Amino acid sequence: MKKYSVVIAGGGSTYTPGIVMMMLENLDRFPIRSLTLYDNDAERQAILGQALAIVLKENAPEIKFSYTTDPKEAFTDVDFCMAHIRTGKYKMRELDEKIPLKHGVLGQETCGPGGIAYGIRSMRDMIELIDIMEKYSPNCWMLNYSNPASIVAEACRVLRPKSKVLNICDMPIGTTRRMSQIVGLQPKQLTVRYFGLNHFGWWTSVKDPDGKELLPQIRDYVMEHGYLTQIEIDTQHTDPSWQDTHRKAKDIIAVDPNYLPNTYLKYYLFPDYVVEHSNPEFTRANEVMKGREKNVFNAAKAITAAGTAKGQSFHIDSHASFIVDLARAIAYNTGERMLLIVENNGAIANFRDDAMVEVPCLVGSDGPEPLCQGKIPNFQKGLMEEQVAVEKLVVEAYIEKSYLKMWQALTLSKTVPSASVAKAILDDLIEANKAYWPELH
Ligand SMILES: NC(=O)c1ccc[n+]([C@@H]2O[C@H](COP(=O)([O-])OP(=O)(O)OC[C@H]3O[C@@H](n4cnc5c(N)ncnc54)[C@H](O)[C@@H]3O)[C@@H](O)[C@H]2O)c1
Ligand SMILES: O=P(O)(O)OC[C@H]1O[C@H](O[C@H]2[C@H](O)[C@@H](O)[C@@H](O)O[C@@H]2CO)[C@H](O)[C@@H](O)[C@@H]1O
Ligand SMILES: [Mn+2]
Repeated sequence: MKKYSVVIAGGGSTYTPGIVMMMLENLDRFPIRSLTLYDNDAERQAILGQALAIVLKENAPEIKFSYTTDPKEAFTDVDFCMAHIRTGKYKMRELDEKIPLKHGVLGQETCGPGGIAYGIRSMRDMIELIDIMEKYSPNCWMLNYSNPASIVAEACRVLRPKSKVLNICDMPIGTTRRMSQIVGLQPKQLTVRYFGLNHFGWWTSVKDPDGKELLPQIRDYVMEHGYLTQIEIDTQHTDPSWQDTHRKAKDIIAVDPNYLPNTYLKYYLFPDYVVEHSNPEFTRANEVMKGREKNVFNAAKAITAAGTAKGQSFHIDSHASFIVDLARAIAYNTGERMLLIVENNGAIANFRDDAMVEVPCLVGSDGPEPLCQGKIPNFQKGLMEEQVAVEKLVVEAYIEKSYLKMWQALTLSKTVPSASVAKAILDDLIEANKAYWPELH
């Protein structure tokens, strides 16, 4: 069996240890010969790199492991790049969340003004990363889950249409897992139909292995409990803000009980509720810095100090096994059915062809083959048309360095009440993002 060479871009990410542990668990399904971490923050990455070097030495000494900030070293002779970078790190996420709140508008990592601000930052670095990858390993595939995935995907479509980049989000995977618990099955036993944009979609069918439609049963549950389930799936989702998000799905589904909604619709359908329930002094970025980031980096420091990972290893992010599934689909032409963010081209029959949509695809060694989801109703279509225009305006604004298009994007966002509020937020975002955004004129 061929062994693969993998680089993780954003090596200092809080997700890196969980993903490395998950890959070690799956070496029989996806054998690895070389694993490299790549980041542009040497100090942050080294903390995880030193600990993971110990983990690798103790568990898979045959894998060549290293970490670096040198693009050539990281990307030479690589088959897969798993990308999860965060341009500006949590410091900028905090501003993305707090600046809109100052203006009475919700502050969120990927939705509304925060997502737009993050989009402009991510786009620049993601395109640079793709170019580096293609320079040193032209046959490499990038499996990207850096956010905001919808804007990054649109930027790839426009700026690097031929590049081997697959954009994927784990939210539908996490929610399908909750659905599987609701009906007492394993996630992989469910076959779903789904349409939408990233962080903006709906399940139209969830079937068991015999083809029985489970949507009505899941709907009844969600209308009462949201997606809150009894079994704790992952540590960060025990945080109060995530619990609230899963609970709030019961109000989202009430607006259209025909389909099962993505939890992110909360930000578009109930922005007033989100603002009322936000603390402008302590947002999700603060919760993550105090929680996941602290825990992961403390665990790394403890392993390095002890010189062994025995008895105190990192948690395996078993949920992240979709990354191995995706790499395997490409490597072994498995034809696995997975939700990916792809150019529409008729997959949603009555939606614009050039939109980057999230739909089920069959994935093989040539990449994704989107499955047709048919026509969608007016309510969803109207919401999606507005949001996709926002995402396209952001990419155009970045390319053209256009203040006007950024203002239009913010004005069009369903989360922003008026053009004057949009302008006030934009002016604050420009000031905060000076080091990352192109100068707009
Ligand atoms: N698609 C999904 O469903 C999904 C799920 C979880 C997380 N994410 C995304 O994964 C990313 C990482 O999240 P996190 O919370 O662990 O953030 P994090 O800040 O802990 O990690 C991001 C890392 O990227 C590094 N980085 C920034 N710019 C870089 C560049 N140009 N080149 C190389 N490295 C760079 C940072 O230094 C940092 O170490 C974010 O984009 C997040 O939104 C996506
Ligand atoms: O607020 P954060 O940083 O905890 O999470 C933001 C991300 O949330 C989603 O990913 C979830 C995923 O749905 C869940 O199953 C589990 O793996 O945790 C992830 C992170 O909490 C979302 O899909 C991402 O795009 C967000 O970045
Ligand atoms: Mn996501």
